[in-house]
Amino acid sequence: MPPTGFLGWLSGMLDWLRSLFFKREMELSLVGLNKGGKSTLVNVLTTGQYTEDTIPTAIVFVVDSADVDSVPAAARELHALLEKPSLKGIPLLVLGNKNDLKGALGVTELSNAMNLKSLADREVAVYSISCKSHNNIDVTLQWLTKHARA
Ligand SMILES: Nc1nc2c(ncn2[C@@H]2O[C@H](COP(=O)(O)OP(=O)(O)OP(=O)(O)O)[C@@H](O)[C@H]2O)c(=O)[nH]1
Repeated sequence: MPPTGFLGWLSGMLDWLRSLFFKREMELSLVGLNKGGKSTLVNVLTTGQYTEDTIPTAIVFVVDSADVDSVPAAARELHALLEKPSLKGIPLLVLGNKNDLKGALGVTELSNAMNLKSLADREVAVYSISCKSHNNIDVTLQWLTKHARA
């Protein structure tokens, strides 16, 4: 049942403000230390729902596959990230972006360079994509849709 009285008025006001917000376009960097409430804020701003814990459904790790020298650092960051207990078992999609550029690593090369075979107990997928030429954006969207909450 929708709230009535003052709460109803407040809820209507927030819906109206939210609709104004979504009429605009912006690039927003939301920063803050761990556990400050960034994910919760995004939920409240976008859906109006407060959720106690935001459990991630999928991790997407983007790598510049044409910048071969940066791949070992990317691999280290990824493996360190996956150590976090809160990310245990969460499916992982590694995207080797910029495959429109000469010398970009393919899926097998990227998987090897990032030691993805060593990742156990989670679903791992790797796609070679290009945001620029829209290559494999369709399969990326399919993967995201498959792993989104209903
Ligand atoms: N050739 C090519 N360039 C791309 C592609 N995707 C992104 N770029 C370029 O790579 C640069 C970095 O892209 P961003 O989207 O800003 O990367 P980011 O990860 O958000 O970077 P930070 O804000 O520094 O964390 C930009 O100049 C993009 O235009 C691609 O598929 N191919």
